[in-house]
This record gives sequence, C-alpha cells and structure tokens, in this order.
Amino acid sequence: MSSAVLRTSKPALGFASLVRLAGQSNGSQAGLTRTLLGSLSSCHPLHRRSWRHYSVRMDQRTGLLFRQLFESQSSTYTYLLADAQTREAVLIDPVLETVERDARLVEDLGLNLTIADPVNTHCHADHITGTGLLKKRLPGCHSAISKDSGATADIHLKEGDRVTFGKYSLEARATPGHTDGCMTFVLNDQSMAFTGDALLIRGCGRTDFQQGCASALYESVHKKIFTLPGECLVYPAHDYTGQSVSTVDEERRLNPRLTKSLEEFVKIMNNLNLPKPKQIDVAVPANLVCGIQNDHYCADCD
Ligand SMILES: N[C@@H](CCC(=O)N[C@@H](CSS)C(=O)NCC(=O)O)C(=O)O
Repeated sequence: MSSAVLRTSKPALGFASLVRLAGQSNGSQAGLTRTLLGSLSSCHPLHRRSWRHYSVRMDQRTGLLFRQLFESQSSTYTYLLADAQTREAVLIDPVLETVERDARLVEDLGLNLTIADPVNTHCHADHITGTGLLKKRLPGCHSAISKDSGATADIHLKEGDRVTFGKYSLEARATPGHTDGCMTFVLNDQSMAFTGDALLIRGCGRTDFQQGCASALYESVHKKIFTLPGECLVYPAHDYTGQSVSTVDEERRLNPRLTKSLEEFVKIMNNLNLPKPKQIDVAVPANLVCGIQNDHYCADCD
C-alpha cells in the first residue's frame, strides 16, 4: 500500500500538513483513546462520564490537544486539534466571525502557524467560512475542502485521503447527501468523528438545497458513520439544542430520523419545511472561493 503521495508539510510548497492519498489506516494509533479510557477505569463513574463529555481534551499520555469552539450566530462548532509535541494543528470549519478568536488561540497555545490547516467539511450555506481570512491572519496555513464541493482551495480532498498533524491524522470519508461534497473526518484511532452537517446530534443536515439528496445522506450515514465503533465520539458542525457531543452508538439507537427505514427517512426529510438559512445568498458564493480574503469585510457593505 502506498503511503504519503502528496506531501504538504513545510518544505518547497510550504503546505500545512501531510495528505495521504491512500486509504492506509494507521494501526499504530489504534486504541489510543481506548487506552486512556482503560486508565480511567478505576475512577469514580462520575469522573469517567465528565471526561467523556469534556469539550477541552488534552490527553497527557497521547499528546492530543483538542478544543471545541462555538460561533453563536450560526450555531457552528469549530474544532482545533493539535499534536502537543510537534505543535502541528488542524482547524475544522472555522467561521468568519470568530477568525480572530481562533487565530489568537492558535498563537496562545504556541501551535505552529505554518501548519494550522483550516479544513472545511463542506461548502456551508448558513455562514461564511473563516478560511480565507485565516490564511491572511496566519500566513502559511492552507485551505482544504473536498474536490466534490466545487470550491477552490489549496488542497482538494477525496475519499481515503489523510490530513496529518504530527502523529495524528484525520481520514476523509465522503458523506454526501446534505451537499455533494460533504466529508466526515475520522481521527486515526476512530475515537472521534467530525461529521459536518451529515450527522447532527439526534438530527442530520437538511437535503432541500445545494444538491441535497435524502437517500444519499441515509446511505452515507449508515455506511460511513454508523459503521464506526459505537464509542466513537460524534462532533457535528452545528447544534441548535445546546448539545455538544454524541457517540455513534447513541445516534445509531436514538437518532429520530436515521433509525427509520430509508422510505420513512426520505419522507421526513421531504417534509421538514425549514426556512432558508438567512445568509445563504452571500455564504455559498463566498464559500465556493473558501471565504472572504479581505479583512475589512462587512456583511452590510460587501
Ligand atoms: N436558521 C439557520 C439555518 C438552520 C439550518 O437550516 N441548518 C442546516 C445546517 S446549516 S445549512 C440544517 O441542515 N439543519 C437541519 C435541521 O434539522 O435543522 C440560519 O438561518 O442560518
């Protein structure tokens, strides 16, 4: 099996991370979180539970730094993951309005700016990605999104690619249905999945615009997400109910839409009757070029 084909770390291209173009799983990383859970098994159950739902995770033994960040206008989650040793970092789904907060956090934590990669799970319709501005704010970082999104970016991802940061990597799984280009990013030990809008906590992304297709979404979630280990933590791009994390097992058992048959699911999705996202007309064109590159951007003037 070939491993790294497109090297995107520092050198000539100065790119942010290593994208493996082969679907090679990193067996040496498997079970890192299970190991940590094992080490906590003698704790009081309450401690175990609070660790599980802890949104700021710094695993001292494995050295994974993890932050879940929230943007309240669009109820979007941005995720920062980094290798605490090498300081290489990945930022998933940054939002324009919170670029300064995220850039400062990257700096405060001493993460290597040249390898802070803003990766988008898809071309969002409800907010403008922070990617373009982050590239200005943190020179040397690069944008990444799926090729099928149709958006321009420094790195185009496809099924099985790996975005590497230090000894960690995110496996890109194509999960179309909400949009054609949606991707779920799975941490190499399969302890965390960043599902974008494909799978939300007790919900899923709508399928009534941007190439949305309910049956494709059903297949994506069942084949690419529900097949992950039950204890795998599910981190969505949005939550509108105040929740922050779920697990594959919980969603397989309790998701009110995706526990249904395909026919029932399609009927539910075709009858959601949700209002269009308020920002859709500005967000989609901007996100097709990976966001605003002009730091004087103003929603009312531009
Ligand atoms: N009110 C918000 C948009 C809310 C919305 O439509 N969310 C999307 C994801 S962002 S395109 C969605 O798929 N929701 C699924 C659901 O069941 O709520 C706004 O105006 O921005």
